[in-house]
Amino acid sequence: MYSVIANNLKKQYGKKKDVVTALKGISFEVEQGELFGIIGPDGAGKTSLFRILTTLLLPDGGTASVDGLDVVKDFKAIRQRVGYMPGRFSLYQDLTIEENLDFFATIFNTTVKENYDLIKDIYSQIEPFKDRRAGKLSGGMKQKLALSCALIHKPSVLFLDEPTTGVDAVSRKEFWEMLRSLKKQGITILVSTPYMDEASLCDRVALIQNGEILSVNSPEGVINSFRQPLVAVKDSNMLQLLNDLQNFEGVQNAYPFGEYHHVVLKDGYSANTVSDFLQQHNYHQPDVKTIRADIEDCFIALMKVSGEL
Ligand SMILES: Nc1ncnc2c1ncn2[C@@H]1O[C@H](COP(=O)(O)OP(=O)(O)OP(=O)(O)O)[C@@H](O)[C@H]1O
Repeated sequence: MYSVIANNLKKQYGKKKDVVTALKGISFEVEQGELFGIIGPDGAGKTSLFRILTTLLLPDGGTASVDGLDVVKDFKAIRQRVGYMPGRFSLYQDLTIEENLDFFATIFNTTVKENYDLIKDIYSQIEPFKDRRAGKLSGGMKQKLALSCALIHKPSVLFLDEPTTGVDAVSRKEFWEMLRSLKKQGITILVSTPYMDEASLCDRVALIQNGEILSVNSPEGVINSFRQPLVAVKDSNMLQLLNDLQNFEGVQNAYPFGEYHHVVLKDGYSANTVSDFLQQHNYHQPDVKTIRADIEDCFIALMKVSGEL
């Protein structure tokens, strides 16, 4: 059975001339127990989608269900079953860690003691500071508290809206480890992120752009669908190199990627043809190598096809 089904969901804000279309007909399904990523840049529609699925916002069109319940008709029942960690910090800054957790337990008619097992691994890391006010916590600690609060009523589906935005690299890594261990407990998790590299940590991902889904696939499936030749190129003047590469007829797309430029080639072109082109343009020993696409290359290619890059 699917935990979450979105069927042609639409959402607009504003009226007439000022209308913004946030969701243009989004459809996907999430399996029970799946860790499902919604990957997309700012403004893609991730928050609108999560707010509809958690019954905080009404769709203008389409239907959606969570745990078999309709997001419009059965909103009360859904609220008991979902955990939601919004993008912006949602806790009470003047309450302590312990008070925040107690508060969220109370509004769901439960106690921290009753569901302690579920949050133990996460909460125990901040419990030594339980008398500290939420407003005085580091980003990583706030994130752990927010996740504990979203879990305290034992939800069957957890929605996490950009939980790792603005969080340091170590805390990001720890957070994903926490999600993998929650998944083992059978919770379905939908997590949105603007970081393309986090896609590889999900079971499946949906790439969302401008209110539309460009692809739903496993991380391996996304990578395997990349078919064009791809090379990495480096030289001393990277800016000039990028300009020159973009003028080469064999190049479909070229973009900076770490200390290299990644260059997607048209069929029939290769690292050798790129080297020849560069040597004709006075590059003496350009570093050009054939590489395998990673998930970021795949997403950049999908966005280019949809006309966004
Ligand atoms: N209340 C609102 N009124 C008007 N426009 C809105 C409103 N909420 C969102 N939008 C617009 O709808 C589009 C989708 O926004 P949404 O917040 O759903 O995207 P997002 O992917 O979560 O991005 P972000 O991370 O920037 O919040 C954006 O163009 C945004 O400006």
